[in-house]
Amino acid sequence: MSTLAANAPGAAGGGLADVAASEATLRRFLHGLPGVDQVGLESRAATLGTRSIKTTAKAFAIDLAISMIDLTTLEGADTVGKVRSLCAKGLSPDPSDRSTPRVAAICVYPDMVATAKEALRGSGVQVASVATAFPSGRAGLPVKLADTAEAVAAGADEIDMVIDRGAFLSGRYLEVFETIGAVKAACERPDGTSAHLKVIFETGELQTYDNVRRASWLAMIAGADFIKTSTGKVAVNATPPVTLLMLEAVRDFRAATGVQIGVKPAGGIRTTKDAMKYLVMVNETLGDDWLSPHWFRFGASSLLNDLLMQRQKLSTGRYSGPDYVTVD
Ligand SMILES: O=C[C@H](O)COP(=O)(O)O
Repeated sequence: MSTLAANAPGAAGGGLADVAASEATLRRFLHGLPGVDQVGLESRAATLGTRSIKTTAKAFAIDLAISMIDLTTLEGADTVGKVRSLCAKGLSPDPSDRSTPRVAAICVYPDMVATAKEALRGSGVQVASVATAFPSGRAGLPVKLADTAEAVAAGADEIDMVIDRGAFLSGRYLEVFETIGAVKAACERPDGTSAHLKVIFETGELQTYDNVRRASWLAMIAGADFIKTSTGKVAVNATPPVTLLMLEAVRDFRAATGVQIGVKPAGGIRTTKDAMKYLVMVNETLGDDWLSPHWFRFGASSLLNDLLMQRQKLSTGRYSGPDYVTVD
């Protein structure tokens, strides 16, 4: 067991409830996590990024990456028509090749959930909705809960909530913990099922790797089903080192508690080459257990197009013309 796992809640007599018993116990636990070795982390991420993938494995990896995409539109100018056409693309990414997998989910604002749900009905493609005053997370709890409830009532399968970085960076960990717990409760449906909860850290605003590690453990203890890097709305979004750190956190959390949590890097992932680097990191850090859309997602608006172009290049030996993929 790693040092992290040994320190973790659930290990050696610790308990989840004990860790969050008070601001002081939560702070003691989060600040007791081992400091991140920045040089080591960045060097591991860089090394994994240089691994090459052979052609047959690449074809498999491209299809896997497509199936892991949360195809996203989160613009103020989103319209019903745009969301419907994004759903059509997610359902049939390459109409000329029916062997192309579907994406995992379509990710939209709460007011677009009903439109996406209708367009995807019966397909198995999930509807994910950002919530809790995305992307800033700056609103009172009642507003965040109402935002979540609206999305769940409209049929969202997954909720992507943002943490309040101001509260986190000020050390108000218990407030962040309790907000995640309350949003998790708001994900419950009247029939007893629950929308899956992804917790977005906005790692580009968390300032240090130690904070990313703390946020990861905080969210996992609070009940996140997934931990997600970024909103895609700030200057620095998903990066390989931050994602590797989060992959290591879910690995250690499972070792300590037996609970498996998913990971979603999001924002700025646009090329097949980038996606392959992330899949190598998942494979080398976590292995097969996480190599599925159930446990790993890419939050991305334009990655799909590049994957489709590379997929066609692999099967035909040439790139398609400019009309082959739609430009979002
Ligand atoms: O969660 C997904 C992001 O908002 C999409 O970011 P992107 O447009 O950089 O791919």
